[in-house]
Amino acid sequence: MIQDELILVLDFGGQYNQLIARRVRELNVYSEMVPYNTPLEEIKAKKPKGIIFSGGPASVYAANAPKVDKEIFELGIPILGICYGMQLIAHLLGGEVKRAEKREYGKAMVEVRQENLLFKGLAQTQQCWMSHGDFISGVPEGFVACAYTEDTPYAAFAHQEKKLYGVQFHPEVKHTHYGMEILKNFVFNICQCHGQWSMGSFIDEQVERIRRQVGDKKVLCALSGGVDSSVAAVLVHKAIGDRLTCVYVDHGFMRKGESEQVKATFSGKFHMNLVFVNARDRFLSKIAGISDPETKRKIIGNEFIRTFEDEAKKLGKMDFLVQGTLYSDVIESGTGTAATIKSHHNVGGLPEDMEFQLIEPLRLLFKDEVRKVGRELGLPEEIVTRQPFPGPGLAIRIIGEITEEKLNILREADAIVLDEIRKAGLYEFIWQSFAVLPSIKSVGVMGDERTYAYPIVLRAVTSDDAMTADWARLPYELLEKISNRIVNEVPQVNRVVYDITSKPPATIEWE
Ligand SMILES: Nc1ncnc2c1ncn2[C@@H]1O[C@H](COP(=O)(O)OP(=O)(O)OP(=O)(O)O)[C@@H](O)[C@H]1O
Ligand SMILES: O=c1[nH]c(=O)c2[nH+]cn([C@@H]3O[C@H](COP(=O)(O)O)[C@@H](O)[C@H]3O)c2[nH]1
Ligand SMILES: NC(=O)CC[C@H](N)C(=O)O
Ligand SMILES: [Mg+2]
Repeated sequence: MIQDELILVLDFGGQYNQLIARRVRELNVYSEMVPYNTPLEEIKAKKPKGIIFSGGPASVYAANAPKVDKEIFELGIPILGICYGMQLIAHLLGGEVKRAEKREYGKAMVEVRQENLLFKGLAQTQQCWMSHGDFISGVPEGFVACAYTEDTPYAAFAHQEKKLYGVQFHPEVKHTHYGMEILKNFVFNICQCHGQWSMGSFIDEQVERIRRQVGDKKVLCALSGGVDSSVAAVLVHKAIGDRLTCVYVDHGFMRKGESEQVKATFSGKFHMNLVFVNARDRFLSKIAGISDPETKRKIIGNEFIRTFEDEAKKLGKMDFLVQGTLYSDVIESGTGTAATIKSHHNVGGLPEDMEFQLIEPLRLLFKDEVRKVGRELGLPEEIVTRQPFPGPGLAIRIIGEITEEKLNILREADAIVLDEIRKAGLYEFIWQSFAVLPSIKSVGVMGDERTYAYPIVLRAVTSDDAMTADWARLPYELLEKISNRIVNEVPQVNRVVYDITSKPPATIEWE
């Protein structure tokens, strides 16, 4: 077993919980998140060196609050509770948690009153990020208070002999100045990890796991030419070689010249079995007349799988399907504890009667981690730095009903956006830049004549992992150039607007 050191995160349900696991991985210790109600036997079998209870929206004193088996505290494994996780430790071991009169959201200054292993070597006063409405008003027996804020008497506590720790603030977010150091102290000083894990060992471990899972069977890979599926394909190819066949589906919602470009890149550089499917008619006929975003996503997710099944039949029996699914796709599609923001076609959009077993080696990672894996695997920079493009493609960038006419308009406008962003040398610095076509028209005047035509929305955002994003501060000259070119070169467009909303509250895509 290569991942011999594991920090297990128990998920009590917040949008950003997975950040905890990735911060631990940044410390070169493998970490993964599992649901809070994972049976104790399963937890023990994973032999974690430490366990972290995440934050969550519930209140521990509520009737159906998520809980854990109290026996977990007797395993001798160090535990760190964060926010809800800390409150849960207090509640289960006989402390007291109450609704606070003054809730704490955002920045707070924490005073460390007792230096212990968790705060070892850190400043006495530290900026932390808080997000809670409940507070611990009494600690369980044997626990000592280690830190406080103006409004919270127990901003951190510890039971050193039992190796149980809790922090009311969030060490996983960047705004907590010593967050990484606190996690470092927990992982290395308290859990005694050594930190030998790396993306390289992740690759070895996944290769081994895929070999075991697949045996001598054959595998299909959904390859879009994007970063995630390219990395997944190379990883699986490393594991099982020619028993892998990659299938690229042109559903008619691809960008201008995209299919030709993917063909050129992949047929040349990759020595893998590759099949290109022209499925434009079947997708277009299924999507005709549909305007609800979630319905579109589900239809597309469904049709992708039906297309892969048809290809699999031609190639002989295929039991497995590889997808480049990432953690952000999973969490946005909704989990037991987190809300559905949108159903990603490859997760929430899958049909219930799908027979493939999924292989998703990147399912626990974020995009920037996947890029690291890609570089480690030797993928060309041109693929590793590609801006993401959603599987449903232009279908979720045409707001409302999709027609061939609208697809053509959007394709042309989008090509101009990308062309200008590239020429400005900004492509690699921007997370995504693209055009959106809303199904509305407005009045304009061109060549002394009245026009009544579509607007194009320009969207460009910066981000590390798609969980949060900010609108890119593009130079005015560039905005002007893009606007001029779109209005002059794309018939049926007479206006260009720039979307200046961050995520949250908006999302990156419009549907
Ligand atoms: N046109 C396509 N043909 C085949 N498979 C696809 C296609 N589009 C998406 N997929 C599958 O769906 C998965 C999710 O799509 P997604 O866009 O998130 O990832 P990607 O295209 O691999 O990478 P990127 O995020 O860089 O675009 C892909 O990893 C791939 O397995
Ligand atoms: O493969 C995909 N299938 C989908 O159904 C899907 N929806 C959104 N995205 C991409 O995910 C990231 C986050 O998008 P949002 O901020 O719009 O939710 C952004 O990078 C989006 O482009 C998708 N990718
Ligand atoms: N972020 C959290 O974990 C919040 C915990 C709990 N729901 C509170 O409001 O105090
Ligand atoms: Mg993609």
